[in-house]
Amino acid sequence: MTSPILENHVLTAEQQAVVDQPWDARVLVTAGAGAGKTHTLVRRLDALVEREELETSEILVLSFSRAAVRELTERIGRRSSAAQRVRAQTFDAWAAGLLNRAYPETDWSTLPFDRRIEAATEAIDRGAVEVAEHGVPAHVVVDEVQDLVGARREMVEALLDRFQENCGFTVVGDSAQSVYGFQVSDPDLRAEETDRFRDWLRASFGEDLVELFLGENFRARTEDVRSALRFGPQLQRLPRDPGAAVAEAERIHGDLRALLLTAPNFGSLDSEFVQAALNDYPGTTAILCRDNGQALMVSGRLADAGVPHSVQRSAQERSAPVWIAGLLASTSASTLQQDRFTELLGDLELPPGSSPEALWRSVRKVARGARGVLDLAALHRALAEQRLPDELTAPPASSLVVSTVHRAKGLEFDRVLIVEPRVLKEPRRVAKKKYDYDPAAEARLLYVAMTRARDDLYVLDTPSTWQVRKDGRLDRWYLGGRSSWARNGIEILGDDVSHALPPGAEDLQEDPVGLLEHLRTGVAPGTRAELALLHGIPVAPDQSPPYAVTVDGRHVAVVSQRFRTDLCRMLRRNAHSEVENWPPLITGLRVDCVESVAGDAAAAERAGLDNRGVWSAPRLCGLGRFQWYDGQAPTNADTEEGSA
Ligand SMILES: Nc1ncnc2c1ncn2[C@@H]1O[C@H](COP(=O)(O)OP(=O)(O)OP(=O)(O)O)[C@@H](O)[C@H]1O
Repeated sequence: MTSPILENHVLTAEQQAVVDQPWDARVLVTAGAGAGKTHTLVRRLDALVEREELETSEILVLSFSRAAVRELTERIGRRSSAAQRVRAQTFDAWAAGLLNRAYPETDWSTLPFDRRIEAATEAIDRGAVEVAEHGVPAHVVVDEVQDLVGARREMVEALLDRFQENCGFTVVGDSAQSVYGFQVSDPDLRAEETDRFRDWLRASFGEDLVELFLGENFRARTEDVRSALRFGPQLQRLPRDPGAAVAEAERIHGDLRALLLTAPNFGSLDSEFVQAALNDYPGTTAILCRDNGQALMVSGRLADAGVPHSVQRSAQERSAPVWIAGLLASTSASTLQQDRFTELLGDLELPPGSSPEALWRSVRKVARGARGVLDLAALHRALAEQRLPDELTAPPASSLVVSTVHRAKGLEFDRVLIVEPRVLKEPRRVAKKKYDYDPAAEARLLYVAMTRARDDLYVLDTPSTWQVRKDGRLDRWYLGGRSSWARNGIEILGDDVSHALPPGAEDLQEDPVGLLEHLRTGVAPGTRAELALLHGIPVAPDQSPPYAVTVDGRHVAVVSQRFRTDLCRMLRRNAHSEVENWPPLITGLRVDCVESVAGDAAAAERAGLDNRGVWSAPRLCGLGRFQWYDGQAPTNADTEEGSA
């Protein structure tokens, strides 16, 4: 993806007006898709760090997207040392950092994300920012405020409220793009959240709030992709009355859908011609799906056809780059000077486009030793506690991305293929005052999807997904069958590979040192992976027996306890029944990336690794298929589908 952030455009007068606001102004910027909101924010930051008044204070940037944070940090890092006072983090990372600094004796990593955000809000109210942070921020910047709802909204409100005397802010958003359904599950609460943060700003800051608008669109380079833009103002002005809003949203959704269906059809992913068209395109392409079930099917088809691609991760999924484990394992020193750090990196493979200088700045954020050194024990802790800076854990850019529309928010691509959207039927009342879907959210979702393209928009045939269903209890997709109890496969999640046990643990036969070397140098993203049952004896009544992760026929890791528990729950017909047969093999998986892991140092030593308890492990993705041996009678596989 080309970065909207690293470019240096001539700003429009509207954009310049945002950049030029005083540092202590309270600024709300509203604009449609592709109007350059994020770009203008970055330019505002450039201007803010130059202000003499802010010489010693910090500018805090909060965002949903780790990719945005990484690019911001990269851009800012190239500038003067003054730019180092800008702290760009996702909401979740900032909340976790505040809690860890303010209350280091508590293990915050075990709390669910939302609970951590709530705890951070309470901590702000109790004065934790003043005590634990590097002083009160002089300016707070927030991107995509239309999605700031629920616990995250309350946290930002608490922050702006507490420091309203001495802190300016710049917040940008577009209510036509608010697609935050995943953050608030109750549809009624969701409707109440729309525009709530904006209303709070207006009520709290009154005439002090500077409201600015950006009118142009810079993303869409062709008439075809511009045509969806006119629906932005209509979505921004949905009636407040719920009944009227439903009717208007249904009309907009119908019109957007009709417009999309006038776009050329890209064809079916099964066609060799279509596969070649995806492989050979020189620019960036996104395939946008309605949900993760669809994304899993599309990604599986592409993998079968050998089309390289990546699946867009959720903002919360973090993966430590493999060079961190390499660095920690390459020295027994407890601290490093920058020269030595750079020298050690010379032997390691670094992410494309990164420089040792930028990596040094990033790791020092979490492992700053005295007198300018890097504290390796602190780096180890940050790796173990998943506290590495966002810019280090963002996945690398890929030229073909499969994503849900939710996860494509804020991104842009030369070409966008949208899986044909469904027809909205009359919203169905499923419980008192509750509907099975929200027409306004559906319309906004389609608008977001259709405004991601720079040059071309296509419709993609809907892949057959009747077998792919979601297990709500486990929050996992699975491969079903004709009968409701059939289970023929399971979605693999980012943390399904054990981080507790190193390669060579369990009864894996291979030399762990050789395995690690193979993982670091010989396993590329997209490589096929399988799970092989190690033995048939469950370790605990609520867990499956262990599975080895095999890549290129070698056992490179074992699955996590969470995977074994979920597999057991998925294969049990009911809470009291036992699983008689475990699938001997689970195929159809791929390596998303190889990542750094900090696990149990004693387990590493037992496995023959002398590396401070850090190693590399594959991160897997895909929808696994259960493979049964001939003659084996699975208790809950739909044999027709399951034996495929
Ligand atoms: N003044 C400008 N001149 C030319 N191109 C610009 C200008 N401002 C922004 N752009 C480009 O327009 C595109 C969209 O910018 P950006 O991603 O910041 O928009 P956005 O408003 O945040 O979009 P969205 O809300 O749809 O995610 C980017 O490619 C960016 O580089």
